[in-house]
Amino acid sequence: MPSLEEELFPSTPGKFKIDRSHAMNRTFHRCFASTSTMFLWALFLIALTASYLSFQSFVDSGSRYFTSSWGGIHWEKQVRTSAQIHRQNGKVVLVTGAAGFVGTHVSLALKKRGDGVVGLDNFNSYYDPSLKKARRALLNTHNVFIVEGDVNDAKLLAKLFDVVAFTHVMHLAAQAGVRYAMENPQSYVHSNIAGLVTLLEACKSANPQPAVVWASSSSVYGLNEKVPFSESDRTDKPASLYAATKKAGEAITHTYNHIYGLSITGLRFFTVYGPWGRPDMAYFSFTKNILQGKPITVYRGKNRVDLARDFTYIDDIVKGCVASLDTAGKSTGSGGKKRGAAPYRIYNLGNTSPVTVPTLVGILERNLKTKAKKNVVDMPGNGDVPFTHANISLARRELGYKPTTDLPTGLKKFVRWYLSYYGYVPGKVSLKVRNSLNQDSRPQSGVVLTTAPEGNDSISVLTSNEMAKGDIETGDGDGNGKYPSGGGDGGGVGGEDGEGKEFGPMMKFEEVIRETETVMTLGL
Ligand SMILES: O=C(O)[C@H]1O[C@H](OP(=O)(O)OP(=O)(O)OC[C@H]2O[C@@H](n3ccc(=O)[nH]c3=O)[C@H](O)[C@@H]2O)[C@H](O)[C@@H](O)[C@H]1O
Repeated sequence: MPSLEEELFPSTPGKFKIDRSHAMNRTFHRCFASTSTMFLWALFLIALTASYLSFQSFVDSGSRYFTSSWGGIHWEKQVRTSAQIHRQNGKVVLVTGAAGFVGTHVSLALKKRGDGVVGLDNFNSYYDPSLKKARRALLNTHNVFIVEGDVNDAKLLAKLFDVVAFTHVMHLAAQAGVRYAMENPQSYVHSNIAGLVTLLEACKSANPQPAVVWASSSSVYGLNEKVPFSESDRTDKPASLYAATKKAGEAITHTYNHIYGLSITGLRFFTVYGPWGRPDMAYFSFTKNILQGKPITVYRGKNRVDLARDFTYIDDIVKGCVASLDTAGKSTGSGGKKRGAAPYRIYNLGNTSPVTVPTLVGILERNLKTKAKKNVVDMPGNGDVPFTHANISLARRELGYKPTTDLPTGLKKFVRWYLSYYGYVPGKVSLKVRNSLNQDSRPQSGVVLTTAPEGNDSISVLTSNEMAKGDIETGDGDGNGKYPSGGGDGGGVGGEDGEGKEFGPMMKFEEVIRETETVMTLGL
């Protein structure tokens, strides 16, 4: 086989012309052939790369679709709609922990005055998720959409800030509970430390940066003995891991304020209670146990001194949260860079009127018309502090914060809500079973017991389908809904998104009967 050089420049002169033209012809064909081959290869490679990339993005979106419930055109539309402002100079607020106790109330308050609100919640099972879902159903009826996701999901947060230019973030998602920290310490690190940092990273990178208002805790005062607790007091003696993570949160938010110019407001909540509250808290679990005739454990401090808390009613807390959003100065950074000093604030939101735990029990007993079976024990070393008492001068001065609900009034509202939500009704009680429900035909998907309008001495048991049809209305702020409200936004529970997918609380028929009998005995 002649080499390429030989072919181009053959050593035999006699053949040169003929061979050369032939060779050039062949070369031309070869060149052309190799160029088209290369071209075809290039085309093939481009096509391969393109299909690989589109396959990747399909896989990405597919895996996201299957592993979490966010993303997609419909989802983005829901987020945008929920974020729409309906008043002049309204805010657009991302509320984390929106299916939580405080989060639900704050979201409703903001939405009702015309702000855009998007919720975020991971619906974890720290306490009965059906209560969280019921809160979500309530928010849905007010056109607040809750994104299901975790504050640790940086991609989700980036997406949310991409879809909506939030002016404010109300960060209420957290692992709550003082004593549970001994059982599950990592959950506190996950939510209160890692989750907070992930959220702040998203806020700092957002353009524009939102102002951040977040929930710290009265527990940061730890074992301090000076009362009332003031914001300038030391907070270096936490008594629980919960307290330590909240204290860490105050330090972490400070660095984001300092380095990136994020506007930060930390709110030290003092034992918040009220309708739609947290079942893990004492006032809630005491109510449940008292109604069920079960004993309650009442902790007692050193030297038999009663423990005391500055119990603060939810509506007062909501006013403090909203005032904090309204007075928060702007964040100054952009593109992740600080452009000037931004506000860093911390406020106590308490009631300034501590009440002992036995007094709390007494108020519940009166409202429930039942004596509690008290089991008084010395406070175990479980993270509890003996008392809390807020100095609220700073919040009063700078936020116009002025709590107006004392514990007896607030607990009365809570008890009304509790009875309504869990199916008790004031007055003479009879059980009215509607539609296909009767004692022989058990509902397949559970039933929901609601209170009847005041003056009507019956209880209705509704199926999920009936709820989906909108048979239950939520109470309004004045308790004027179809079913009596426990104040605030308490009331019946609406269906979710009109599709009737999730409702709460679901009670087994037997439970309904048993609990109803309890109420009848009480004569409530
Ligand atoms: O302000 C806060 O920063 C915190 O408030 C709340 O913590 P606490 O003030 O501890 O409320 P809570 O559990 O209702 O106990 C109340 C009292 O009942 C006593 N208590 C409790 C349970 C029990 O079985 N017996 C009992 O005597 C108990 O010893 C205590 O004296 C939030 O849960 C917490 O998430 C955080 O937000």
